[in-house]
Amino acid sequence: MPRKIAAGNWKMNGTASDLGEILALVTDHPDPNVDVVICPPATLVSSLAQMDGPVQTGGQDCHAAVSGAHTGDISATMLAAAGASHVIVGHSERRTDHGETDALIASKSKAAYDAGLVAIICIGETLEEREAGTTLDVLDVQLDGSIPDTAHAAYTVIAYEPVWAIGTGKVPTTDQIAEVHAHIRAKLAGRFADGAEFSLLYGGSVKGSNAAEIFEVPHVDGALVGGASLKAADFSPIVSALENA
Ligand SMILES: O=C[C@H](O)COP(=O)(O)O
Repeated sequence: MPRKIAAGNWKMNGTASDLGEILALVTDHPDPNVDVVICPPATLVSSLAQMDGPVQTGGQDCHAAVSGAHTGDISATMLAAAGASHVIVGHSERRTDHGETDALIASKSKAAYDAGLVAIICIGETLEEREAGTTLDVLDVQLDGSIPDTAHAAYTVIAYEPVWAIGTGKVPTTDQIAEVHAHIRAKLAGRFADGAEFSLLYGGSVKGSNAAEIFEVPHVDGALVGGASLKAADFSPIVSALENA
């Protein structure tokens, strides 16, 4: 069975004073069957990782190299040394803001594996691609290009995030999510011996009010949550919905 994962991506939000939010989550969610992962800004990775409790720590990006002359970047090795267990790679905001390609994302994923981190590999179509009817084709290209051949389920999570649903309040229908997740599952099962075990997350305007119905969709093993992960009062109902799914 794929692991259930509730991952929060704080993006470029939060300072040390916001880590108290995590303590509230720890108190509320001792369920060992759900992995709760918070990906704060790099400035908070070490502090979060040192906090006691079941919340795991993730980075939001890593460089493909272990070290070197790459001003402003951090490596997967550094994240692991700081106490992280996961790292997001290929988020659509990285693909857009930094021109990241599928090949680069595959390299970053390999770097994550080498450092002992779980890579949360993000894919998703734009609104134009959705409206043009090319969603599954676009996702196929991203899946083929972003996931290394060396991937296996214990160290790879796939997050499907329609770009048009991120931070917009717009959410695909459960039928649309079901179509995509079944497609991803079949594709992974066709490529990897343990393809049925990869955790598949949905991301894009997940809230406490819609989480339960999203988690009922087959092959949805959790969520990658942005805005609603910043406050325990917003994130906690999402984690609860996953615990009850
Ligand atoms: O990484 C998280 C996603 O981009 C979703 O963000 P959102 O929940 O604010 O729509």
